[in-house]
Parts: sequence; C-alpha cells; structure tokens
Amino acid sequence: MKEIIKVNRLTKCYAGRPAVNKLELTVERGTIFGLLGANGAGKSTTIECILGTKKADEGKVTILGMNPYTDRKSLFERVGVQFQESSYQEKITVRELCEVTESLYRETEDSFELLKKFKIDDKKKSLVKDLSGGERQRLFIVLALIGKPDVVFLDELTTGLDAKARREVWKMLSALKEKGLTIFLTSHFMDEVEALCDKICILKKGNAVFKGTVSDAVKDSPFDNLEDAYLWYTEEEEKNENI
Ligand SMILES: Nc1ncnc2c1ncn2[C@@H]1O[C@H](COP(=O)(O)OP(=O)(O)OP(=O)(O)O)[C@@H](O)[C@H]1O
Repeated sequence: MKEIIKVNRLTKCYAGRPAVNKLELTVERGTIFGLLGANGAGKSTTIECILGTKKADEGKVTILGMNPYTDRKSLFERVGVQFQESSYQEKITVRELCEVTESLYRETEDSFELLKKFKIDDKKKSLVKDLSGGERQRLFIVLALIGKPDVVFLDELTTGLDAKARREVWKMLSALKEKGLTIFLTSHFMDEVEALCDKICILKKGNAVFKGTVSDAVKDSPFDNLEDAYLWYTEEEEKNENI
C-alpha cells in the first residue's frame, strides 16, 4: 500500500462553522508530511479526524487502509501519537512511563535504546514532572515510537527544544523515515519544515491554500524563501482587506 493516509473532502464543523472544509490529502509511505497553518487554522481538528478521535461531518478518511472511526482499536497498534501534554501520575518516572507504554502494545521497540537515541537515557530515573520542557518533548516522541508504529503523528514537533536538540531530533526522524516510517507533523518553524517535509499542506481557516513540495510552495509565491511564502499564503486575504 503506497498511500498511508487518504483524506477525501473532509469537513468538520463546530457550531455550524467549518473548522476544516472539504480537505483533500494524500500521504505516501515513507514520507514526511507537514500540515501547516496559523493558530486555529484546523490542524488539530484534521489530525483528530484522521485518528478517529473526532467524527468527520462529511467526507472520508482512510489510514493504513482502515476507517479510523470504526477501526480505532486495530489502528492504535500501528499508529504513534506525540502528545503535547499527557496525563500521567504525579510520581511516575521516565522509566516507569516507558514501561507502562510498552505494556500497551504487542510488539515494542527497546525503550532504553530510544531514550538513548533521543539523548534522555540519563533521565530514566527522573520524575517526568521534573524534566525540562525540551526533555519532556523528546520523551513524548519516544513514547510515540515505542509501539513500532507504521505512521507517527508529531504535533508541534520541536516546540521548546534548544537549537542543538532540534537538529538532533531532525536527524533521528530523517533516519526513521529512511527505514520506512511515515511521519505526519505540524510545525510553526519553517526551517524545520524545509529540513524535513517531502510534502506540505498549508491550511487557512480550514481550507487548503497550498499543497505540494516546499520548493513548489516557494516557486508559486512571489518570494524566495518558505517563511515569506508561508506568510503570503496565510495572510494574503488580510493584506487585500487593508488595500
Ligand atoms: N471542541 C471545539 N469546539 C468548538 N470550536 C472548536 C473546538 N475545537 C476547535 N475549535 C475551533 O476550530 C478551529 C480550528 O481549531 P484547531 O484546534 O483545529 O486549530 P489548530 O490549527 O490546531 O490551531 P493551533 O495551532 O492553535 O493548535 C478554531 O477556530 C477553534 O477555536
């Protein structure tokens, strides 16, 4: 199966207003896909519909050949999700949280090896609540990878990481992609998107305003770099409104 995620005319409304509007997306195996957009553009809503934690009002989502809403249990075994904030017990250590996560899956990665790869193995005895923001962020990526997923969702991937840690996370993710992992991420950092994403979709108020490669996003704009192009795609209307 080449297409890992297929989204057809996905629409999700809150109080009658579309947060996501007739969205079409395809994510191919072994690629990194970036869903971009300003705060409130509809990224989390899209991800929740793809994961089946929210029910679409209209349209169809297929992930790994399954319907996420009706096949959530089978999907859980094959999809990893990095949470921004996770609810864990106050007194749980990094090692214990990894063990609890391992116990949820039939087949798992060696969590200590993952902690090592993400450079937080020295924190395994620490309480999760005592980790720095960046360490916790990396731990959440590790937790998303423990179940040997085919596809992983990384929300605001490296927010809170220092420059060196970001580069290391990028390197790790590129290596995982080379091994066949499909990665679906959101990010507000255009350098990260440029470094990692094979394809992107830019959302504006629930509508896709660009879909394609990073270089096409720049080429199809009046600018020569992704950040300016991204702002152009997402702010064009406001500019026009001021004219
Ligand atoms: N449960 C909800 N009830 C009502 N409105 C909601 C709900 N969840 C999201 N929304 C609204 O839907 C729109 C899209 O929200 P969403 O969280 O999907 O955006 P986002 O792109 O993920 O934003 P951010 O970058 O801030 O995380 C926003 O206007 C938001 O206020």
